[in-house]
Order: sequence, then C-alpha cells, then structure tokens
Amino acid sequence: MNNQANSTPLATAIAIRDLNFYYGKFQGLKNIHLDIAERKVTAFIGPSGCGKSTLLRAINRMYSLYPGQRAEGQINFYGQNILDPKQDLNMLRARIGMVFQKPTPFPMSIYDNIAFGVRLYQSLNKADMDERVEWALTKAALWGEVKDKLAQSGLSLSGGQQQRLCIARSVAVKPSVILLDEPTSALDPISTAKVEDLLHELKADYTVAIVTHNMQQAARVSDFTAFMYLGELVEFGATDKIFVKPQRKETEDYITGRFG
Ligand SMILES: Nc1ncnc2c1ncn2[C@@H]1O[C@H](COP(=O)(O)OP(=O)(O)OP(=O)(O)O)[C@@H](O)[C@H]1O
Repeated sequence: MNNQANSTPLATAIAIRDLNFYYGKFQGLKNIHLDIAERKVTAFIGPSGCGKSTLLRAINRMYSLYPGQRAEGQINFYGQNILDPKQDLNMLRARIGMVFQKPTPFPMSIYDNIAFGVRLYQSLNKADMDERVEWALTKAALWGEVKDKLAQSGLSLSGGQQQRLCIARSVAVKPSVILLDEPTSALDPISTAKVEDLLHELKADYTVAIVTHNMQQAARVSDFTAFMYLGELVEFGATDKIFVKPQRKETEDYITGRFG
C-alpha cells in the first residue's frame, strides 16, 4: 500500500466518464466514472460477474472484435477518447497492453515471443532487436532464467515463467499502460510473488491496472482500489483507505469475506 496515494497530486492516464457497456441487451457496466492515475497500480476487485474484466476489455477495445458488444460514454486516454470509432486499434493496443489470466505464449521461440509484437510496430535491426528482447525479459524478471535458451519454445517454460514471458511481451512494445486480468490466478506462490514484485518495478514506468480476486494481493500491490458490484463502481480510493476504512457497507462486507 502507498500512504502517499492520498496526498500527492497525480496525473491521470485514463479518465473514464459515463461508461455503459452492453453485451447485446445485457448491461455489463453502468455509468462508470473513474480516473486511473499515471504510474500507479490500480486494482479492480469485486465478486464474480461484477464487470471487472469487462472494464479492462473496454479500455483496450478488446470487445470491438465481438459483434453485439458495445460501449457508450468516454474513456479518455491522455485526452483522446478510446471509444471513438475512428480510433486506430493497432496503435491503441501498442500503447495499452493486456496480460490475461492464463499464460498465452505464442507457439514460437522465447525470443520470437518478444520480437513478434515489436516487429508489428517497429523495424529494428538484429542488434537493436536483441537488445530489446533482453531489456523486456529483464524488466519481466525472466532474463536470468531464459538467457541461455532463447531459441526454445515459449511453451517449454513453466506456467509462472510463461506468465512473465507474456508480461515481457507486453512490455517490449513500450506501452504506457499495462492491463492485467487476474495474472497470477494460475500461478504458485513463488511465481505469484515474482509477478507482484514485478508490478512494483513496472509502475516506475507504466500505468498498471490489475483485476484480482485476491484481497491480500490487491492490498499488497496497488495504490488505488476500485470495488465493483453488479456492473457498478461502488467505491474507489487509495488502497489503504479502502482496506482500512471503507465508506460503503458492501465494500466492507466484501473485503472482510462476508459476501462474494
Ligand atoms: N460474452 C458475454 N456475453 C454476455 N454476457 C457476458 C459476456 N461476458 C461477460 N458477460 C456478463 O457480464 C457481466 C460481467 O462479466 P465480467 O467477466 O466482466 O465479470 P468479472 O467481474 O470479471 O467476473 P470474474 O471475476 O468471474 O472474472 C457478467 O454478468 C457476465 O455474465
């Protein structure tokens, strides 16, 4: 937890205003209003089905791949509305990376798992690409474990290593925001601790938003916490406040394990 989260004036990376999201007729998000602070970790918590993943998927327009899913309102990313139909989605996803619950390495070498995404956006010579691959794997705390087997398949790594590979892949294109949807739910405690340490490192350079079911994890890694319930944002604030002195009874019940 970060006690400064309350007092320091913070820049906003993503300002969400009047966001409503629909899966066909079903409304998954209702009037969300939220500022995601730059270079901080914001955690999204709440019972299953409350809309946490839907919110992350709206932020990088993942839903645009699916007919029938639509968002209304604004998600302002440094002044640009992500929901604008004219938004360049490739560029958006280079700037807002996403890491999923299950590690999803590509069926290719460890090296190419990193280089593949970089090649979509930049043409680097071999030496620069080698440097970028090392840099990203170092950022994701994986370099030491894989530097002698970069040509091996990404699928040959352990689950925890695969997840760090996916984080490295996301970091490699130098986004400004990284969204993580339950990134440690499939990992053992040691791998989980490594990913959590990594989040602390990443926020020096990136804005991080993480969905987690693990209350201790939210308390450990985040500066701000958003509690969601039935598609609504019930309470949002500095993590130490949300966990020590929540304002809403629903939040208190959830974090103390009385519901959800
Ligand atoms: N593809 C879909 N079509 C229709 N409804 C959906 C779809 N995906 C999610 N929903 C509904 O939207 C609501 C929010 O789902 P979402 O996955 O965002 O919840 P969540 O908080 O991330 O849950 P969990 O913690 O279980 O992952 C749920 O009621 C869910 O049933």
